[in-house]
Amino acid sequence: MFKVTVCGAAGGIGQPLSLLLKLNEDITDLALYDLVNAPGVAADLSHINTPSKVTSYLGADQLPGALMGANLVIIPAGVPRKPGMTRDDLFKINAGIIRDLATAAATHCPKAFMLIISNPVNSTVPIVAEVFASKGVYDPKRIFGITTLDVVRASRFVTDIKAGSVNPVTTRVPIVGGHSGPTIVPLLSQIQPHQSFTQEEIEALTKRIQYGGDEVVKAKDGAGSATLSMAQAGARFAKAVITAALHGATGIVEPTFVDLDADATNGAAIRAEIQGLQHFALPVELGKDGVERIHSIGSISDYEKQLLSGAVSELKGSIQKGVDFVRASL
Ligand SMILES: NC(=O)C1=CN([C@@H]2O[C@H](COP(=O)(O)OP(=O)(O)OC[C@H]3O[C@@H](n4cnc5c(N)ncnc54)[C@H](O)[C@@H]3O)[C@@H](O)[C@H]2O)C=CC1
Ligand SMILES: O=C([O-])CC(=O)C(=O)O
Repeated sequence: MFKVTVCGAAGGIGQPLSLLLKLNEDITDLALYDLVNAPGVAADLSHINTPSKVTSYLGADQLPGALMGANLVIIPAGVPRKPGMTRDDLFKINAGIIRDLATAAATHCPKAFMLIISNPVNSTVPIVAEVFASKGVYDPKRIFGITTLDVVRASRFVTDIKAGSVNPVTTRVPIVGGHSGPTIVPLLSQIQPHQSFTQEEIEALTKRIQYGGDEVVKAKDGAGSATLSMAQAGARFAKAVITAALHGATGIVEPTFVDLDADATNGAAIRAEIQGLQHFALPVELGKDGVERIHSIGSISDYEKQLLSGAVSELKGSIQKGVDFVRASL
């Protein structure tokens, strides 16, 4: 049995994400929760001939039923950006939505893996952590900010400039930091398989990866931000967590924004390198209880060191903003 609950399942990300989760045969129960349209999305998906049973939950009164018994909760609920906005501009609406969903999850499924998509991820993940801590059920190994879209984009954008010589499916660029412009730090010096770039290529690629979200916001021209690529990235990350948890598979590594206390062995040394930040995105090895091991930053170029220092100063404020928001409302 493996129950997955999608909060915000009728939205731009929620619908294609729920479709991709319906195709994951490890999932036995797929619970779709939203304030609108959840029954229609669930009825539609329930006709697909894969093992999971699809159920729908509409409105706050039905949230406990959606969460009860969930092994994994994935959250794309909240508002997306319009042109001219930063992800942080979404805080004033999305912070309260995430706090309330986290409060319900801490009550009804405190041991579930919590996968957070809603922006600003650099603040919403600390919000979930703080809510779980305030309820006495916090396990840092089980709460993740999804930064997979940055990794997905990086693999694709490298292919765009190295046409013919790079496979976008197998190319991997570790991305560390957070999920907003300057906090997104691609480590092109650690790309696998190895590739050489000119400094000009490195700077252009870095900028494109950092502002990939803006490309989509601009092209959608007021109709929202990335939804389809995000759904694919979210389903990929959920599959990694589920596969590691259910099948004890080892060696599954994905970058994700986590609390460094999740790794009792490496966490403290990593924190010392990033001015003591509590949360940071790094490649994480997944296991049956969630975070198994957080990889250290490793050796990086001078240019990457410079990017990292900018990311750390911005992240400090975003993380604290999330923590303060929860503490102020307790
Ligand atoms: N982590 C990442 O890489 C990415 C994050 N995002 C973020 O994902 C979020 C969702 O984006 P979209 O799906 O495009 O937005 P959307 O507006 O299309 O869908 C959001 C859904 O959330 C629902 N919702 C709102 N309040 C809710 C609540 N209290 N409980 C349950 N459901 C609620 C809405 O009814 C709607 O169906 C945004 O914050 C966006 O910035 C988007 C792309 C990438
Ligand atoms: O750009 C946005 O607002 C949505 C997002 O996080 C992304 O596409 O990376």
